[in-house]
Amino acid sequence: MDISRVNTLSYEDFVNNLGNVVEKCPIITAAVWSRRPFESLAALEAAINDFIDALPESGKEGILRCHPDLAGRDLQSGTLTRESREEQARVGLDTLTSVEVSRMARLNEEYKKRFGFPFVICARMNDKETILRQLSERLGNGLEVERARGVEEVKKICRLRLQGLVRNDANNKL
Ligand SMILES: NC(=O)N[C@H]1NC(=O)NC1=O
Repeated sequence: MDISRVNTLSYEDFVNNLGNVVEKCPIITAAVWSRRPFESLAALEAAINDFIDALPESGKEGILRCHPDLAGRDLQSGTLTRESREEQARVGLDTLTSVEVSRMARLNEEYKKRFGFPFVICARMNDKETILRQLSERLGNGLEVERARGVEEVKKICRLRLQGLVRNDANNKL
C-alpha cells in the first residue's frame, strides 16, 4: 500500500490496517486519521509521534504498559500480537535457554517494580545479547530518563512496523 492509498482509507480500514503500529494502542491510529491527507510516510509517522509527544506523562506510561514483556509469559503462552511475536522471534527470543529465560524474567520483574511499566526496546534493532545488556544497564536510570527512553523505543518499533505496511515512495523518487 502506498501513502495515497492510505489517504483514501475509511477510518475503519485505517485502524484495521495500521491499528497496531503502536502496540495495542489503536486509539493513536484512530486519532491521527483526522490529520490526513498525509504527504508521505514520514508525515504519517510524524503525526503519530506528535500525538505521543503531546500526551501527559501518565499517557506515555500507559503506552509503555501496553507492551508485553520480551521473552515473557505472552511469548510462552502464544498470546502475543502477530507483530510482537515476529519481532521477538526474529532476534531469537523464542529460543532462549531456560537459564536465559529466567534471567530475562528476573530483570523484567525488577524493572517493572522499579518503574511501574515494562522495559521496552526495539527488538529488531538489537540482538538478545544487547537486549539483556540494555535491560541491566537501564535498570540503573531514573524514572524520567527511562520513561523518555521507552517512548523513543516505541517510536522506533512504530517506524519499522509502518515501513512494513506502507511503501516509502520518497525513496523511489530519488
Ligand atoms: N517489551 C518490549 O520491548 N516489547 C516490544 N519490543 C519489540 O520490538 N516488540 C515488542 O513487542
